[in-house]
Amino acid sequence: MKILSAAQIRALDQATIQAEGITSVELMERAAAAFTEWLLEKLAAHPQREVHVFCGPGNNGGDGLAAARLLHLAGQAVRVWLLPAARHSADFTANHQRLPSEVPCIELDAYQLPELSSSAVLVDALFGTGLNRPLTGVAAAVVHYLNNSSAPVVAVDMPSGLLTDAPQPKSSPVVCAHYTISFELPKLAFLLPQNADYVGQWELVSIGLNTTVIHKTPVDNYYTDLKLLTNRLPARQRFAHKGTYGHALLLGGSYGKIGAAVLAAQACLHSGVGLLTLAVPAVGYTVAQTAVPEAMALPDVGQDYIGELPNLKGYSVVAIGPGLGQQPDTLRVLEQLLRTCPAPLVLDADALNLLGSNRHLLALLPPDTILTPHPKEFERLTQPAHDDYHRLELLRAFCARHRCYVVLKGAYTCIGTPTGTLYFNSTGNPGMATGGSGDVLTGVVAALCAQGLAPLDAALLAVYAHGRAGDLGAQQIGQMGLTAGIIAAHLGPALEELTTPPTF
Ligand SMILES: NC(=O)C1=CN([C@@H]2O[C@H](COP(=O)(O)OP(=O)(O)OC[C@H]3O[C@@H](n4cnc5c(N)ncnc54)[C@H](O)[C@@H]3O)[C@@H](O)[C@H]2O)[C@@H](O)CC1
Ligand SMILES: Nc1ncnc2c1ncn2[C@@H]1O[C@H](COP(=O)(O)OP(=O)(O)O)[C@@H](O)[C@H]1O
Ligand SMILES: [K+]
Repeated sequence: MKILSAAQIRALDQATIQAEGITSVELMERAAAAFTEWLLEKLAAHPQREVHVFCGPGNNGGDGLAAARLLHLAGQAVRVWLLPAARHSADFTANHQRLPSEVPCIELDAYQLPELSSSAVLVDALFGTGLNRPLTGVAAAVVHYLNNSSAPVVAVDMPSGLLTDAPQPKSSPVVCAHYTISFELPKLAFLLPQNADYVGQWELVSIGLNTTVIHKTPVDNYYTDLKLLTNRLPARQRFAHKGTYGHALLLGGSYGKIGAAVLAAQACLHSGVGLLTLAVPAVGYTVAQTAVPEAMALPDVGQDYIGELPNLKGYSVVAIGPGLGQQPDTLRVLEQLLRTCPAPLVLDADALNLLGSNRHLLALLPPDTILTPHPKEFERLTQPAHDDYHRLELLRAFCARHRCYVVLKGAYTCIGTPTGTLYFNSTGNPGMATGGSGDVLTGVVAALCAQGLAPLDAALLAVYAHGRAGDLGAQQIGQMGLTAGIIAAHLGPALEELTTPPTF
């Protein structure tokens, strides 16, 4: 799915109106109907709750007014509160006039805001994508009032006060919604941790915006859904043999952290690799042979950490990092690897930390290398970010400069590419915030590279499948019970869902 800017959304609304020969009020009616349907479904179990719709002066307020009418027609008790304003949008006015007289509609007074019971449901239709400056005055007072209420808040399209695709000044008032019901496409603001308290749980409802225009709109940001991943992962071939699916070399582990290498190895094997060699320090040799008998184990000369680069001939991908440690000898191995690696390269964990503390080595990164940092590791490679938007700028700049792919991990993991396009992942859950789940991801990326996938496809598919495996695991044992090993065990079904079926 494409992620459009506020200006692009406006243009898309207009283009839809033109292409379909409808009026903007008719498009607003679609938006209000989709929102109302969602809300009525939620209210089905609590029909006696009164809905209070807080409307601003623009089209977001117009959506609120139209939704209030539709809720009333559906038999729902509803009240409208209007933000005082000098001017209103034409579609606001049209829907204001259409509001049945039985629906109470009262202008808000900043000094006398209504007292609401906690059984009420509050709809925030103050401002949407048209917001262009921080809220002040009565609007700010209403935001504080909504945020201090004990009743649930449902935002129409955007929580009011939140910008669609840029940071707002710190301490500017923003509604903290429990739910945000947004139209058609996800907004960049929804995907960033700093906005979590404002957006709450977000859902998309379709209002039939023009697909041809969406298709033609050039964007920098995508939200990775199943559709975007179609036809990227070929099915296994009937006459395949283990040589068909590549040979991965995985370097990792140090005293006390052999488990990280083992988890990456298990994930790699669960992701379709043909052959896997696991290079570990001598202390990990027996562990590796026992825990992952499917992999060939290569003991290093170093007892507790890796100190020598193995012969790299014959491998289809090299991945290094999980549990690696940061010993000087290991740093030399990494430098030699960067200088000589003939195969695609995947860097994670301590391999990234070593790069971060030896930045001159970044110049040696082979083009198309895949790096998988979490935000702290990324910061060590670049600089601290002022906020999540700045971090995305740093990500774009880093990928362009080093011609590499960076998988910036978290909820909505963001994959940066050398061309500047960012891909935000849609799978995964907070149960995955547990030690070792990143190591599992490294194994999946390595396996897909070994099978010959281009770096972008390998990163996109691996991140999606890893999150999906986490979701499947959590379905079985809950988010609290999730472990990295369980994520690895669910990779098979997750990848199966992504596999292109043979053409008929
Ligand atoms: N035809 C359309 O364009 C559609 C628009 N829709 C709704 O319309 C919304 C966008 O509507 P608008 O563009 O009218 O904008 P908003 O309703 O978000 O804001 C209204 C106006 O308030 C003013 N404003 C901006 N920031 C302000 C601030 N801090 N304090 C006071 N006033 C401020 C601006 O002039 C803005 O145009 C969407 O979020 C969505 O809810 C939907 O009905 C779908 C169709
Ligand atoms: N709240 C979350 N929602 C979705 N995915 C998450 C969440 N928290 C963590 N993850 C995923 O789990 C993995 C954690 O990786 P990382 O921080 O490197 O852990 P570790 O170093 O313990 O292996 C990443 O792939 C990340 O995207
Ligand atoms: K809103």
